[in-house]
Amino acid sequence: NAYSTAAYRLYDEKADFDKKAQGIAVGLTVGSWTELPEAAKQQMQRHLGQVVNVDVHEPVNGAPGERYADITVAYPDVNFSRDLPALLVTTFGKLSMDGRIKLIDLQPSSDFLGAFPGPKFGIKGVRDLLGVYDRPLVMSIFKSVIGHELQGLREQFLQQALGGVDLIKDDEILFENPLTPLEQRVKVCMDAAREAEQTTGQKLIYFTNLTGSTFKLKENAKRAIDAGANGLLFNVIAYGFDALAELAADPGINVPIAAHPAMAGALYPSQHYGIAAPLLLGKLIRIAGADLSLFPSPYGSVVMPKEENLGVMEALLTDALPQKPVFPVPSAGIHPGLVPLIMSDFGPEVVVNAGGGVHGHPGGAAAGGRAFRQAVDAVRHGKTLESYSENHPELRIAIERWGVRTS
Ligand SMILES: CCCC(=O)/C(O)=C/OP(=O)(O)O
Ligand SMILES: [Mg+2]
Repeated sequence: NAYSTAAYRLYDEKADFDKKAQGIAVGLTVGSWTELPEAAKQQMQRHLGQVVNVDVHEPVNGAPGERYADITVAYPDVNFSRDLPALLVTTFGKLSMDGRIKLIDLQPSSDFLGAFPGPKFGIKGVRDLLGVYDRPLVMSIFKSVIGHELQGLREQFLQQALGGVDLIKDDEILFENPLTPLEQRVKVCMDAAREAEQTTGQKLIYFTNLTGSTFKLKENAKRAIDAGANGLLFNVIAYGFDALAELAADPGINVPIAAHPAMAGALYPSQHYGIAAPLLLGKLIRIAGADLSLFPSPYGSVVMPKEENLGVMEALLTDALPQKPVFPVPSAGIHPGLVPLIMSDFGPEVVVNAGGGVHGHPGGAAAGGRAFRQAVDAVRHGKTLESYSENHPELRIAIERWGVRTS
């Protein structure tokens, strides 16, 4: 019988953690065990959860700090269907509401993982679409995207594209609206991408925000693609991992998907509750099938601790999962002066992503994009931003505006 395991961290001042663990293993599977008649036990054995490990941490000599236990429980795959809602509810449904407990990791069985094709493109596939292999990718974000007429949006797109970015994404708050409806927005932006390519010589992917009611997502995705969309942005936490998995598995949706973490802050930050970021924004996103995963960087405006950032990156890149590796996109408050830090922390398989850091450049969005590309080139050539900026004015102006951060 195949098993999928869940790792939890439970906080309690006096609980018997072995008993708690056994209670979880039985309670989230067969319900009760010791009082069952032997015949029933024979039949139910294959459905019984198993405690794999209980590692108790007592505060030392009464020092401040909390008493907790790391508990791993194995759940028989026979108890649930091959979909992410089933795995999540089985391992952390009612339990998520039962005191101070955080879901740290899930290790689905290979049988369960085999049900998920994962990202259609992944890092290599996205690079193949762009023909860019030797550096991090640069993505810009529309800023002030609400309330704009199509032509205004087209101009904002063009200026971003002229700056030499590889990817442009809608802001996650852009939903269907009368000013820039999906198909028209896609058409004008892809037209602007072709116009910019005449100047930059670069291919470009536009991640338009896929929205609408859940049961219309596939139809809307195909409408966008028929209109020329070559990428989709998706608010996975609001819609759910299963919606992402369905989109990624649909052969008719043959463009990369960028998963946005909007609302993830309701789940990952607490020490005592929720779902750990490496699982929420790393492993689950990859299994479900996004090609890029956005998450708050350790040094921007909306911050997630570096340890969690690196955990997300590890989950997105590790060979331990059968699904293709996914681009990490540390985001929020990113400016060119952070590029050395990003490349040092994340390596070359990363997307440098910015909205304000592009549009806020004193020279405008095109200059902002150029400043980011120059910052990436500086690092690639082993130069400091300061020295490289001596003959790269857009970068010089950017570091005068935002500075350079080295740690
Ligand atoms: C973590 C998501 C980042 C995001 O959606 C966004 O719009 C960032 O904008 P800037 O902080 O770069 O202006
Ligand atoms: Mg945004």
